Amino acid sequence: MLRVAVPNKGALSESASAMLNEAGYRQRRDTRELVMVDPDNDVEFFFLRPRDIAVYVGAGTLDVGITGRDLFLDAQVDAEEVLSLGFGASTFRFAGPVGDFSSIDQLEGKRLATSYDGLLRSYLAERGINASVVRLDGAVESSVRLGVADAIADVVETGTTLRAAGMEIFGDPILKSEAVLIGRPGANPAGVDVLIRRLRGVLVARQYVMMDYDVRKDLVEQAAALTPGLESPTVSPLQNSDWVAVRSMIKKSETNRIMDELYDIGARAILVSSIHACRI
Ligand SMILES: Nc1ncnc2c1ncn2[C@@H]1O[C@H](COP(=O)(O)OP(=O)(O)OP(=O)(O)O)[C@@H](O)[C@H]1O
Ligand SMILES: O=P(O)(O)OC[C@H]1O[C@H](OP(=O)(O)OP(=O)(O)O)[C@H](O)[C@@H]1O
Ligand SMILES: [Mg+2]
Repeated sequence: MLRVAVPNKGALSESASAMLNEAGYRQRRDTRELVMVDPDNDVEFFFLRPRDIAVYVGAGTLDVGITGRDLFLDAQVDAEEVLSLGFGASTFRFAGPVGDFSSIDQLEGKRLATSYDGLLRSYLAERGINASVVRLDGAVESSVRLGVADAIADVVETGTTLRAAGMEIFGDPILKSEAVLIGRPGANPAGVDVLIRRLRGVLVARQYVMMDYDVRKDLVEQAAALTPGLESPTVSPLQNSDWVAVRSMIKKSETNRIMDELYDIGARAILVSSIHACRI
């Protein structure tokens, strides 16, 4: 039975369960359930703290798990990213009191508070910056005001928490994070290929739409160049032999631009529909 770790609380928990559910797996009904078997799919789900998930997968006691890229890299375990899952996006950044810092060179000799000390120490070491790292469990934004640090390195999503604490970001992002599926390098446990294919299907269904339109036969090459699809668009004959119908998958985010450009070259009856599920 495939053993899968899923965040039990926090920023990634709901979206991770929703994605697995959309991929056809049973998910827990009660947030207090810690283990759940999905007998139809031969998968066992373990609901764990996202920070601990990398530890279990790294130790090989669980086959794969969903966690944040930042938490995974911070844990420094023997595992690898298998698939990016397209939710839980955040950046990991330096921040300091407004006006105090403008570049990371100014961090030399300073005290830096963070909950991600593994990640921060490797970043500083790679750049030869000597700063002392103060490891805190959370609410890191308060550490400077309370006198235990000069600056922080923390997760920033909207920036609201930083602003409220009178701080601002500086320097380039240390890391761009999102939820990822992690596994053991070289391992291929039974059922993992199906899990990955299903999750990819959910990603595609979320990111793509199906576009249909009619276009004059002599314009089909021009139109198809705008909608190349994943392999190649489907072109079908119409009753009126001067026209054809075209069907192709396109990125949801590009829908309106493509519709406008198709219309401009003469395509008509342009229809967009969502993809409920797919295997690519
Ligand atoms: N607004 C956000 N706040 C915190 N984490 C976020 C946010 N958006 C995305 N994430 C991601 O969620 C993960 C952190 O999850 P979570 O907040 O559950 O962990 P935690 O901070 O260790 O736990 P807790 O806050 O419950 O003590 C990281 O991968 C982080 O990048
Ligand atoms: O940029 P924002 O949208 O404000 O989000 C970022 C904040 O959210 C997280 O805190 P969380 O709620 O997980 O609390 P914690 O610091 O105790 O982990 C993170 O550590 C930041 O403090
Ligand atoms: Mg948190």
